Amino acid sequence: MSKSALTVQNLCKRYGEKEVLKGVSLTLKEGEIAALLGPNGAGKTTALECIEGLRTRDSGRVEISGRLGVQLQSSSLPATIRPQEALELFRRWNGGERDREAETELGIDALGKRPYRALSTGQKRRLHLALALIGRPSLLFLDEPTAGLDVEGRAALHRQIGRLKERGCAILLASHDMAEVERLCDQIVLLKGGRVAFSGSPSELLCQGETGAQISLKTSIPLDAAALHNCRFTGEHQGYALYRTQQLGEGLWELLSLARSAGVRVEDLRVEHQSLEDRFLDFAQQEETK
Ligand SMILES: Nc1ncnc2c1ncn2[C@@H]1O[C@H](COP(=O)(O)OP(=O)(O)OP(=O)(O)O)[C@@H](O)[C@H]1O
Repeated sequence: MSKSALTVQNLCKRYGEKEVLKGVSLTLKEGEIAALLGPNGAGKTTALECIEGLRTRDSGRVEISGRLGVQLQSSSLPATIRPQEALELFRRWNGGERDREAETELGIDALGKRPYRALSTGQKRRLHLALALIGRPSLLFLDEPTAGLDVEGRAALHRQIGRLKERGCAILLASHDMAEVERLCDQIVLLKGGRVAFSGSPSELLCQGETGAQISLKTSIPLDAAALHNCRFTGEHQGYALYRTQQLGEGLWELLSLARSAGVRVEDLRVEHQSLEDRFLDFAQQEETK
């Protein structure tokens, strides 16, 4: 069985009167990638930085096994330092080896001798990730790692994350990019109102609660929506009637039976399931209406 890389129990943090974290718990095993999600201001950065030890927590327990690497949401280096100098400096401070393969993959060599102030936002983020990988950490924290990266930078980072996972590195990342989360992560921890509102795999989040599907149907003449029990007519779009159903099989059967019995020709039919982003928005909206 894989070993635990991170255990967080009952993490609490307040800023003055504002209680931001009200008992957040999570665990991460080696080789596992988890996403910390939540709307703006949910406390993701606060949680990450309390776990990293960069902010003091009010209470709670944090256990980290092995070496920790961190890429902060925003960080800076001296304006005139060059990428290779920064990497050497951090290597000497940290006492570990540089990850040359990752540096090549992240395009650090191509940055040449440009000073830090002349790097673009995306180039700075790549450099900060290379710095976080010095000493081959067994646990890595990434706060919105692909923010500001171009398509190639994003793909390179995803390849890196896959490579790190393969060698057993556990990764906790905060992200707003649902496609990235769905593609990379084994686990989602969703923060809402200072607590963990959901913890599980992306597919478990998709199946939780009212999932449902949308059926788009194009017919020769409109169907009588009043006759439906398993589908709800929600409107029209580009010549298609739109229906929502919680029971896809029953809903489809009902629509097609109705069309046949009314002598209506079905010209096209499409089914769309809820996306991870839809599920995330459901959680975020529940928070707003509280
Ligand atoms: N140093 C601070 N002092 C007071 N309040 C703070 C401080 N840092 C954060 N907050 C507040 O705590 C809450 C959580 O902030 P945090 O940055 O952790 O959220 P987040 O989920 O990372 O947000 P985002 O998605 O926008 O990055 C916010 O309401 C924020 O205004």
